[in-house]
Amino acid sequence: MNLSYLSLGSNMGDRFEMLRQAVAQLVEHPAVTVTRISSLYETDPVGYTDQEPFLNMVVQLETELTALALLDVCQKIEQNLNRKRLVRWGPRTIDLDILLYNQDRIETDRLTVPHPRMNERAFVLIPLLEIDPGLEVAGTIETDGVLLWKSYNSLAAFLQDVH
Ligand SMILES: Nc1ncnc2c1ncn2[C@@H]1O[C@H](COP(=O)(O)OP(=O)(O)OP(=O)(O)O)[C@@H](O)[C@H]1O
Ligand SMILES: Nc1nc2c(c(=O)[nH]1)N=C(CO)CN2
Repeated sequence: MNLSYLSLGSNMGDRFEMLRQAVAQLVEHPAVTVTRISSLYETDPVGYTDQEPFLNMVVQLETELTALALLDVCQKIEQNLNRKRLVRWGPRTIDLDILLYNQDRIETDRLTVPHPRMNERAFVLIPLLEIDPGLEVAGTIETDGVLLWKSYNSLAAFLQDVH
């Protein structure tokens, strides 16, 4: 079994609903078990800053899938939730990135793991360390604005919440 962490973000439409549906689709996937979810964080946009604030979260999962097959699952969920890629680092209904996959280092055209920009992103590191405080991450956390938004005591409570 493989242990992986995904970063999820949304800054278009009903951001909460996008995250909830993305996590629900991971939960429903037969080869994926979602084992932990972070709080939801409302964050200032990083990179391309002239856009709406994001809601970000991180999930931990176990899977039989290879990292590339997991990327396929993430991209399918993005398509299901009507993701349109217009501007690099620009607005999106939903973004799912693979942060870590076991301790593996992967460098292919489609996939780089650990995610090459994760250590610069407080919107990734803060929820990641919330769900796994013992995780060793190198580098500095930049001071992009992060505001605690809402936390859940269980995955079921998150999936059942009526927004
Ligand atoms: N660890 C990874 N997780 C998700 N996608 C990745 C990863 N490494 C490489 N990619 C590739 O990155 C491509 C572009 O992804 P995307 O458009 O989501 O980038 P972005 O979210 O705008 O920027 P960033 O990569 O900085 O988060 C994807 O098509 C995918 O093949
Ligand atoms: N706050 C925040 N900023 C971003 C995000 C994101 O998820 N949250 N995703 C980006 C593209 O990967 C670019 N900038």
